[in-house]
Amino acid sequence: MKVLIATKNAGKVKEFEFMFAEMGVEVSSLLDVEDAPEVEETGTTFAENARLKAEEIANLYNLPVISDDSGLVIDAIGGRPGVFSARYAGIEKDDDKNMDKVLDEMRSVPEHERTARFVCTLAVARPGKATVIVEGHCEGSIAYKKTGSHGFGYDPIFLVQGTSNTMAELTKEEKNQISHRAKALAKLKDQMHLLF
Ligand SMILES: O=c1[nH]c(=O)c2ncn([C@@H]3O[C@H](COP(=O)(O)OP(=O)(O)OP(=O)(O)O)[C@@H](O)[C@H]3O)c2[nH]1
Ligand SMILES: [Mg+2]
Repeated sequence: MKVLIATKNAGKVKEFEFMFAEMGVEVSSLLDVEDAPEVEETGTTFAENARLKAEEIANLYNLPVISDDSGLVIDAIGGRPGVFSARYAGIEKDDDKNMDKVLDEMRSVPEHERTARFVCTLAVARPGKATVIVEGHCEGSIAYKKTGSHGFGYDPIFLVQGTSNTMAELTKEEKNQISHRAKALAKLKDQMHLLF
């Protein structure tokens, strides 16, 4: 069994490969598809963007697909970067620049006001059928500096709630137990039949 993930983010692909492997499912992504389109993320919510990405790709290739729209929501700065997480410091989607921008904006925010969460919305789209949407969250707070080298995106500045580690200090096994992506995928486990 194989499923197409409508994403061009290599960090997401690795995590889906790992998590789907436990279910005996293989993963391919838009990184494997020549001339795959860049779906415009014009929505104002994770769910809207997940739906846009999944439905465009499902209709284009006439296949069931899963998309992932995700990001970091920081309370002290009004929920930013939110749906702009990938392109927060510019369209080049540079993880280091994105983290530097957040650290700079959060420089004078005291520890107890640094709460944040990762959000992951997954959409399952099938040609001619209703799209299914699920969401998972992972709570934490924003560190004062980058630590750790695993994962991707904002992981080095995201302190996992109840621990003194950033997400980037966790092994892939550990991250994929507790992450927003793992929690969202768990909600789809009973609905895998939609994909095959
Ligand atoms: O530290 C992180 N750990 C994570 O587990 C994580 N998940 C999402 N993010 C951030 O949120 C953006 C998603 O934006 P996004 O959903 O539009 O994806 P994207 O544009 O990178 O790829 P695509 O799936 O749209 O092709 C990503 O680029 C990251 O910056 C994460 N950061
Ligand atoms: Mg995107």
